[in-house]
Amino acid sequence: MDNAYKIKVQNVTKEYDLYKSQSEKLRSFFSLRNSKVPHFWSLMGISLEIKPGETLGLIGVNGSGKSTLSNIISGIIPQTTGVVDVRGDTSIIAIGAGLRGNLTGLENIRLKALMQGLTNPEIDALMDDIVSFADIGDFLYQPVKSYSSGMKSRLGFSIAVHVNPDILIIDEALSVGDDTFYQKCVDKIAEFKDEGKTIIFVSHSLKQIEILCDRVAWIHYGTLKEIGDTASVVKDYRGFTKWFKAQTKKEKKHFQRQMKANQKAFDIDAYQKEVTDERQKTEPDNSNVAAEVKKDFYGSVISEKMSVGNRILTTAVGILFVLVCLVNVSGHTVGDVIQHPSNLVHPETVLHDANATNTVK
Ligand SMILES: Nc1ncnc2c1ncn2[C@@H]1O[C@H](COP(=O)(O)OP(=O)(O)OP(=O)(O)O)[C@@H](O)[C@H]1O
Repeated sequence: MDNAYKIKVQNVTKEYDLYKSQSEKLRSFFSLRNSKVPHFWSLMGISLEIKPGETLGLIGVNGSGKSTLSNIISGIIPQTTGVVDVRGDTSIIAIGAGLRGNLTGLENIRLKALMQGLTNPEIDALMDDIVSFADIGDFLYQPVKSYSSGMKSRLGFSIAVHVNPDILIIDEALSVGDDTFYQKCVDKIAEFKDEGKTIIFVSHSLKQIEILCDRVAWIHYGTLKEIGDTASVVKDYRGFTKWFKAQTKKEKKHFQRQMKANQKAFDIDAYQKEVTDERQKTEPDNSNVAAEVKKDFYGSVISEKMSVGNRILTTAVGILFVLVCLVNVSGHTVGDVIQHPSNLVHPETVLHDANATNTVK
């Protein structure tokens, strides 16, 4: 891997806990034992680089991990392990991504542009262009929750291309627009390419991929199956889909179940060992390989999960907070409550005090 990349993704994984309900999630938080909640690995170790000015297509069957990867690159969700190095500002266009349903189209434009670092005068100067590109008429003044998916896509696309990002991530946003809007978007993407911007283009339309992409990555049930020039990867992917379609219904089900089972059984420690062993082969004199790989895996990751120690501390602080509130409400002093804890749960004492105060008044 050379150094002149715009985006580097190395050994990236993404794990989800498959809780059946919110209460199960809560129970698992307070449990000190390892929970038995099944895990699902949406990404099982993806490494790739995207060069400046390149348009990379992401293809793969439903649920293969394309959106997970593009959301990690755009910083919407964190990876579980691995390095994600993005050199520039990203702007993601997915159907409705980042749009607030309760705000109007106009308010969403301002909010998203402010979040992208634009000032109010800069937004004012851009507003007419954004509005005219989106072309959604009076819906501009309606809450976004009343929009069709095509309208959301129009608004999202228009904002994203006008805030002038270095890196544009387009996730299926062209699939819901009509032909006129589609052509406008394609022209805009071509303009971006001419300006040397980097683009990630996620689509099920192989035709769109062939028109727009310099290279393509095929994501296959959480793994990077192939990456390379558009023609050859698209050809191989078409071969796979043709093979899949030729299977019987039962065979298709079996294949999909097998793939999902692999994603549930994925062992992150075994993967880390595999990466360490591979690297040790190329750097036999480096005695630090294991530590370096560990740092690459977990060094730049903010864990979504709390350690047992942190959970105990959080719970203790929570209990203390509730106790302090109760003491406050009960009207007793801390000393009283320590000597007679039952005072906390005897509201009549409080009532009595309150009545006494009333009488004095
Ligand atoms: N929050 C979540 N909790 C549990 N599993 C999730 C979550 N988000 C995604 N997944 C799972 O991760 C896998 C990858 O999903 P992702 O949306 O990245 O796929 P995709 O390739 O973009 O699919 P599509 O082509 O249908 O848009 C799927 O099996 C999905 O069910």
